[in-house]
Amino acid sequence: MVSATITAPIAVAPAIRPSVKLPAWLEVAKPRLIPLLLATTLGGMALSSGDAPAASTIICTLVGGSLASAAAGVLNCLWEQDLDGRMQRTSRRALPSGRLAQRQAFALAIGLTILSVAVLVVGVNPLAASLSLLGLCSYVLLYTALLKPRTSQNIVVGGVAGAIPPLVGAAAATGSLGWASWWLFSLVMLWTPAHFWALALLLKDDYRSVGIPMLPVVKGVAVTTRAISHYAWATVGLSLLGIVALPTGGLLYGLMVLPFNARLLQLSSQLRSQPDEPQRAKAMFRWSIFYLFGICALLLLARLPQAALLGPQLFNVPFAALPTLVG
Ligand code: HEM
Ligand SMILES: CC(C)=CCC/C(C)=C/CC/C(C)=C/COP(=O)(O)OP(=O)(O)O
Repeated sequence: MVSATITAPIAVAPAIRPSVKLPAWLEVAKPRLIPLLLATTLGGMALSSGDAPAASTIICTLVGGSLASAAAGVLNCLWEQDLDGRMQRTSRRALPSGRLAQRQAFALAIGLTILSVAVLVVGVNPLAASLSLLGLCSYVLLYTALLKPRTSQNIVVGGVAGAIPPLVGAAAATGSLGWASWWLFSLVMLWTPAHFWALALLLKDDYRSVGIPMLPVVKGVAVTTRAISHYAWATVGLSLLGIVALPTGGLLYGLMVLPFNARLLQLSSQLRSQPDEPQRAKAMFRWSIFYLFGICALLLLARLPQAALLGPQLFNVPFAALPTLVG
């Protein structure tokens, strides 16, 4: 996970988060990513009109999604164990450090994958299971194996992996993918570059040392912070569409998303004005996580009956009435 200190060009960057030692089999599953991936899954559910899914469906979706994300994390660690062993931030991970054998990790990944598909097929529906498998494959094959080592735009396209959980949530709730779920998919896609490139600014020497063409390595910090700012503005702009994507409570969401957006733009502007300041990059990275949690929390809050009391659904764009894209 993010190590206790990240080496920045001029000083050792303060800890993003104190590193807590996890058991090797758990560490390779990258568990710290799962809560936010599940939050976006619930966000996808919240965008579906009608009543909330049955508790059993919600539980199976979250358990199946966690197992799939864990399997994806283990496969990513297996694929990158040599690379991880050569990078300062990841060299102490379970596989490069020998605390976990390849065979054990591979068996764990296969078991988690099979279990995730079984839970989602039996407890939810085949569309949710297929999408979850697609997310796993796009993270491991599209991002990790194909794009990450080849292009500075790796996470712009590879971000599709992390944008799939909202589709899994929508599929679990309605058995189909309405336009609103594709809105949250697109929002996570646009959110990802600002999220990761802020971190990549802190890690650029590490990535340069192993030849990974992350944007700060290939194009420098000024281009990267400008790109982060552009993606932050695009994220803010698209986030406002949630007002009409929500079947109810859009007005409450629209009001409460404003401070989250203001802070995202403030931090991206500060980072752009001080591109070499590690604290600015760290603040942007950390806020990107709180921001996406916030968006998902607001989507769920907007679906509470009380939220509808704030006023009629704005513009009344019947997203739900639009033809579904899948399912
Ligand atoms: C291809 C897209 C993405 C890339 C390249 C990326 C990259 C990273 C990296 C390198 C870290 C530090 C991990 C570590 O050192 O342990 C990180 C942390 C994190 N990422 Fe992303 N990320 C992506 C998408 C996402 C998505 C879609 C989510 C959730 C919806 C997410 C949530 C998080 C969280 C919660 C952390 C903090 C984990 C911790 O505290 O260790 N990321 N990300
Ligand atoms: C539905 C489903 C299962 C979707 C999968 C979503 C998923 C696991 C996204 C992970 C995104 C992420 C944190 C990538 C970092 O990989 P990295 O290799 O750049 O990070 P590292 O350098 O820390 O290993």
